[in-house]
Amino acid sequence: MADAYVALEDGRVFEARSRSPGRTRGELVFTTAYTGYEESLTDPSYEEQVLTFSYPLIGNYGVRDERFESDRVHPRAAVAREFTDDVAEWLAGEDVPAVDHLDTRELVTSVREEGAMKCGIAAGQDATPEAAREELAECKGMSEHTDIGAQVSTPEPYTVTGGGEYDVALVDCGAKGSIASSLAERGADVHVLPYDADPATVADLDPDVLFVSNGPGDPANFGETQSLVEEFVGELPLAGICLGQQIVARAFGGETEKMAFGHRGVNQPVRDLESGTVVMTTQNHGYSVADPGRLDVTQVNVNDDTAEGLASEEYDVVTRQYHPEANPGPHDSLGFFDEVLDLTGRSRTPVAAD
Ligand SMILES: NC(=O)CC[C@H](N)C(=O)O
Repeated sequence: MADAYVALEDGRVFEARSRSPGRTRGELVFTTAYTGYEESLTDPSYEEQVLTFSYPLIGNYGVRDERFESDRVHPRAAVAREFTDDVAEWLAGEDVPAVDHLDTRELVTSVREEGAMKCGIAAGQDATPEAAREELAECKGMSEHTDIGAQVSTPEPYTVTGGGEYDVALVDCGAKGSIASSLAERGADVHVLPYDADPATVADLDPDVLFVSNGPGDPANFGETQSLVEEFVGELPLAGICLGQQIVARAFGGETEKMAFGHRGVNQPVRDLESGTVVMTTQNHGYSVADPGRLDVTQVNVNDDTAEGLASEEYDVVTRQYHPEANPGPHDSLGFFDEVLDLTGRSRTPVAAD
């Protein structure tokens, strides 16, 4: 008998099995990634979303905290055809509801046809369809989470040391841990700053690069970060990943827009417009850059032509919409971090290949 319910914005209620009890709500999205559940579940970009895995069995190589991208689980809830006990116990310990034994193929098809939608979840002994519908009724759209930066950013600055060859100021809008470690591996000291850091703090650090991280929600709700970037246009080399690309584009007069259901997975093909090379990339975004402003589009998604890379030689900018840090996913685009440090114009100690 069902002891969990998922109520969708289109009126349907799916019956499911509770693997971690609780009531919650969020924007229902799906990832097609077949590995990387620990990295995805700890990626702050999923804050306020309910993450559905389209791959049917999630948890088959256990749960190890060395693979976590932050110190907690960020999606409001997790949905799969089947979770292993390891994953269910981890999510229960984190008080994050999880449900399985439902038709995730049907759920994912609905999101593909109707777009990302609000959902409400009730799981556990006393769960009812009504409770799931009540949660749904309280669910806000992503763009209504106007303070989402404060939910995920570091409250205090800290430094990840990497040898001091470079100083990178990383604005934490919900940064995955492996962005700082990818830069530190290449010799940079990474000064992680809150999303609303003062321009004076950045000026005092006198970094070689100002780098804007990934993060959750609508880039239009990161006005403080955008203003910070605007202060340093033409003054410092600028870089960004995912939400970071979107914020940097907006700072250069560009526009972002919500996508129907977004890109989430580890095999999104991206073409570099100069070389013609196609690489497989890890992605997790529901917004895209519709107009790059004064930046140039350098890479596009092969499936839908959306902007995957932006740059400016005049202003020393390089950004990616996907996740070159590759946790999870293919390592094809790790060279992005070399490109970022090359913006400083200084020669570097090369990083040995894996
Ligand atoms: N991974 C990210 O940084 C996501 C960016 C933004 N929140 C989006 O959904 O498009």
